Amino acid sequence: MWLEDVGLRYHRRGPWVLRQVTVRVAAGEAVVVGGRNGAGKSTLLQLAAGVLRPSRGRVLDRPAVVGWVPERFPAEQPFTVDGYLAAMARIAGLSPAATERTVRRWVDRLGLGPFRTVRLAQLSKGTAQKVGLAQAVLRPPGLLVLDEPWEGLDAAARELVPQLVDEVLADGGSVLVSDHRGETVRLPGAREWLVVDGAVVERPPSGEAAVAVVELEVPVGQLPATVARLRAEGHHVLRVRGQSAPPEATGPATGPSSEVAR
Ligand SMILES: Nc1ncnc2c1ncn2[C@@H]1O[C@H](COP(=O)(O)OP(=O)(O)OP(=O)(O)O)[C@@H](O)[C@H]1O
Repeated sequence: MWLEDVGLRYHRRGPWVLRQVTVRVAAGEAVVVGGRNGAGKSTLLQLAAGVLRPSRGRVLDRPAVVGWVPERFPAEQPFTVDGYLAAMARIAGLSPAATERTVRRWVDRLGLGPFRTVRLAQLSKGTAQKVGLAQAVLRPPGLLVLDEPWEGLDAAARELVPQLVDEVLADGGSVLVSDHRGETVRLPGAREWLVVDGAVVERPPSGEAAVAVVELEVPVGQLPATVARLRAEGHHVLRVRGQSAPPEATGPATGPSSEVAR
């Protein structure tokens, strides 16, 4: 899935929260999104999940099934836990039999058994968060977006979050997780994005400071699109041969290479 030149402001004349963000997350990849309070992490996640529409730019190739877990589960709804999850399963397109089976499985897995007939508004924050997690995975998501998923969860449920992430990745899905408490360590192998001043920068993986230079041959007509894609994937395009000026080259030129990946 791609965000291409995405900008967002909440109001017509309001400040740009995100500007010209181009990022890509591939199938089977997890990304942890960091940044200070108010930097725009939730905004980025909501754009990826399709909860917000970009003010500018496009979101491309979003998987058909998106699981979205907001930072705070909206518990002010007149449903019991069972009733809510069953309704969400039906909305997600599950048959009545699959709905019953799936809801039971997630209720058991998340330890929600004692709360099945309790109304959402009467749940503690942590238990409501578990309901929020369950509704996002009733159908295996191609993209799972978790906004601060560890907030308010008990120890057992905190351990479950990385398991859910691994299961989505193993099924070929992608996962985006925001984290301002440094729980990233629970998701080894995840990429890290940092939201700073309306932009998204990728933190290089630790221990991978060494870079390699790769030369590519590209039909001239495909050059702008190829350069854009390489950059979106986090590569540094150092130099383009065979045309007068590199399209917005971002790094220092090194030797005779054309397209260069980090
Ligand atoms: N619905 C909204 N209307 C107007 N401004 C908003 C809205 N939601 C967020 N903002 C503003 O957008 C900016 C980014 O907010 P966002 O919630 O995306 O940041 P965040 O990095 O997730 O913060 P936190 O770590 O505190 O959750 C902030 O200045 C915030 O006040």
